[in-house]
Amino acid sequence: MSAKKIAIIGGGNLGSAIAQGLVKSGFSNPADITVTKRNTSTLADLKAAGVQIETDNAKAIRQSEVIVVALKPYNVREVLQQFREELDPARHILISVVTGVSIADLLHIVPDMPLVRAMPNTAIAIQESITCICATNTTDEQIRYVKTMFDQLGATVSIDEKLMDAATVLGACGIAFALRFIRANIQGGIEIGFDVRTASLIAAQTVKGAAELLIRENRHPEEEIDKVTTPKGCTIAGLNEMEHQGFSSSLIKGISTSYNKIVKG
Ligand SMILES: NC(=O)C1=CN([C@@H]2O[C@H](COP(=O)(O)OP(=O)(O)OC[C@H]3O[C@@H](n4cnc5c(N)ncnc54)[C@H](OP(=O)(O)O)[C@@H]3O)[C@@H](O)[C@H]2O)C=CC1
Ligand SMILES: O=C(O)[C@@H]1CCC=N1
Repeated sequence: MSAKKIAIIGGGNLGSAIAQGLVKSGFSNPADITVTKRNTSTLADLKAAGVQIETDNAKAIRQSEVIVVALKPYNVREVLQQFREELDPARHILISVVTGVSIADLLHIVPDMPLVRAMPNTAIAIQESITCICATNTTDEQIRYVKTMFDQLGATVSIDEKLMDAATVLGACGIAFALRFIRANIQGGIEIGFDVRTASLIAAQTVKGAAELLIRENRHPEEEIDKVTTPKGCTIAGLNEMEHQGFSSSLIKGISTSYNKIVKG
């Protein structure tokens, strides 16, 4: 269990998910986590779990060593300005999970801070995130700490900062893309005879199995697809029809559009 106290500034969708993961994994004692937001009524479950809930960012920072900033990209600069005097480079590590705000932008507001940019996804709530990280001004011990923390909450990969926007699309937006794929499978499953609960279970477990084949066995997707596509069979018939309708192309175009939205605004 971590001895460090953690403040999560911005307890929205991602900030709350991080707090849930930290509690569930046992990485932190719930009382050592403080989550802030202005309207705290949405944080009742975390409060019931023993997490400290605050509206006062400065107070949360004063009582913590690790500061996770999970604010919206458009208000992070303004809010950071409000509490920057509380941040002490000798005491605090700042971890930003904010999309599209660079290390240089952040250091402009809080110079000299040990700073990590991290890009997790909402599966962090159940310790199944992939979290991409890059850092500056950090000691080896600080980086080890941050990596250990995110490893407890799924898997971690260290990347160059120039890939952080791409990581946002593939890993963080990717949860929504994968869920929409599963939802379409459920809709198809209902059309061919299943009730929604059974279709959901079959669709979700099938996607989990496909992902585990890649993760555990380190295989290429097409190698596994070849094992399913019986010649003249139903899989290749369905798969080819999906491709005629632009299946892979639509996903690649969607990924590219998401990326351009971050980079070009
Ligand atoms: N959602 C996701 O899957 C992912 C999100 N991200 C990034 O993480 C960041 C947060 O995203 P997300 O959680 O979805 O957004 P949310 O809007 O859900 O969370 C942001 C939270 O910040 C709070 N907030 C606003 N102003 C303040 C303030 N002055 N002090 C404290 N808290 C404040 C808001 O609550 P209130 O209004 O009550 O103060 C809100 O709940 C974004 O930069 C996003 O791009 C990155 C990866 C994945
Ligand atoms: O949609 C967004 O902008 C944020 C970033 C990644 C996931 N959600």
